[in-house]
Amino acid sequence: MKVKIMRLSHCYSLPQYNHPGDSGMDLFAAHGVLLNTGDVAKVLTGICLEVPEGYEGQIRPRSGMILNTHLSFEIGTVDQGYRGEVHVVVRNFGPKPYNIARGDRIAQLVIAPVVRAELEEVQELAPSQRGGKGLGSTGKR
Ligand SMILES: O=c1ccn([C@H]2C[C@H](O)[C@@H](COP(=O)(O)OP(=O)(O)OP(=O)(O)O)O2)c(=O)[nH]1
Repeated sequence: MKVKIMRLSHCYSLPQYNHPGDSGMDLFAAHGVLLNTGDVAKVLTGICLEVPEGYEGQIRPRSGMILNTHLSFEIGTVDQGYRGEVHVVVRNFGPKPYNIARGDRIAQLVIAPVVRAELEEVQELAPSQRGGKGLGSTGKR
């Protein structure tokens, strides 16, 4: 499927799939940013997208970054109609400052189908085996 992409002048690289079969394309930081402990920042990617109707862009963390740093990369949605610059929200939970450099692969972009639901308000829902149980109700094993 074709997705139109526009490169802004400060873009480091267009998103890239690393391996055949990957669902996500790596997103590159378009600028450096120093995150002190507790800081949250919006890291720009230098790209704008035209996501086709019926789809969305999902911004997801790269698991390697989560394992190897104390950074938390927030999940985000690139709405079908959004034409602004794609960014990634990052928070430093670590005890030390962390430097993101221009060109670092900070997150991944997945293009995925979206179902637009039509909500039907009712007074009662059909019973189910799970019912309202959640939050670990099935135990560990
Ligand atoms: O991680 C993210 C999250 C959002 N966006 C862009 C695309 C998205 O379509 C737009 C708006 O995001 P969202 O709807 O999550 O923001 P909001 O806080 O609900 O703002 P709004 O009131 O503009 O919808 O910002 C990103 O580039 N990266």
